Amino acid sequence: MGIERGSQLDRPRMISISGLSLSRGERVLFRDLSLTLASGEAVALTGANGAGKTSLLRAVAGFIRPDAGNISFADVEADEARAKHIHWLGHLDGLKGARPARDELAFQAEWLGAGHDGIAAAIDVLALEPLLDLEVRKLSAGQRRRLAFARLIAVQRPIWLLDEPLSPLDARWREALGVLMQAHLDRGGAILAAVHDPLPVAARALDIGGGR
Ligand SMILES: Nc1ncnc2c1ncn2[C@@H]1O[C@H](COP(=O)(O)OP(=O)(O)OP(=O)(O)O)[C@@H](O)[C@H]1O
Repeated sequence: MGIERGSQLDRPRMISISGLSLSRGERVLFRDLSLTLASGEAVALTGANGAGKTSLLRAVAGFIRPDAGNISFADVEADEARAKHIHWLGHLDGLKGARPARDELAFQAEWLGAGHDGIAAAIDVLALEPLLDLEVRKLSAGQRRRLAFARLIAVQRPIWLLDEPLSPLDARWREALGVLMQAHLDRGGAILAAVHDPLPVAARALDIGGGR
């Protein structure tokens, strides 16, 4: 398995977070968090349930506003980075259950700007062909995660924000996604992932304290 698409990813390839404080409701999740994510690098956010890993990813994606601190992206304003340079893959994958997988993949990937070749590459490397005529709601959790992941392959974006990306996958597909993640890093991409299990690529760990 591999992707031989060869094109260079666009900048920016780095996130800089400084002095970040984040609350949810009445609760302060963390204060004064700093992190730099460089091109070619993966960072694994670890910590207990409720520590704030997903919340940090959501703040980087621009879905929630921090109490204090700064999140910046190399060479480009945050709004543009979030619109054009980030792939977000969360617990809620945004896939519509009633649509055939083929239509849903085409809809999502084309909305992100994928062409036919990108979609075909994603179908190939994620072995989606046998699943494409099934409605999304009929896919198993692992099959559905592969379908959700397909847009990251169909459209190249430099920053991947992943929330427990491997949790429903079996050993074979964890390994396969490790290959795809490594290819992304080798092209100069970056990965920031919330995890309970180790990522299948070399990654720097950042423990988010707290949790309950
Ligand atoms: N919309 C919300 N309103 C209020 N509190 C929230 C909201 N979303 C999350 N929280 C709270 O923020 C805290 C951190 O949640 P978050 O999902 O970031 O944790 P996590 O580290 O990703 O946990 P897990 O390992 O269980 O996925 C939790 O206590 C959670 O209840």
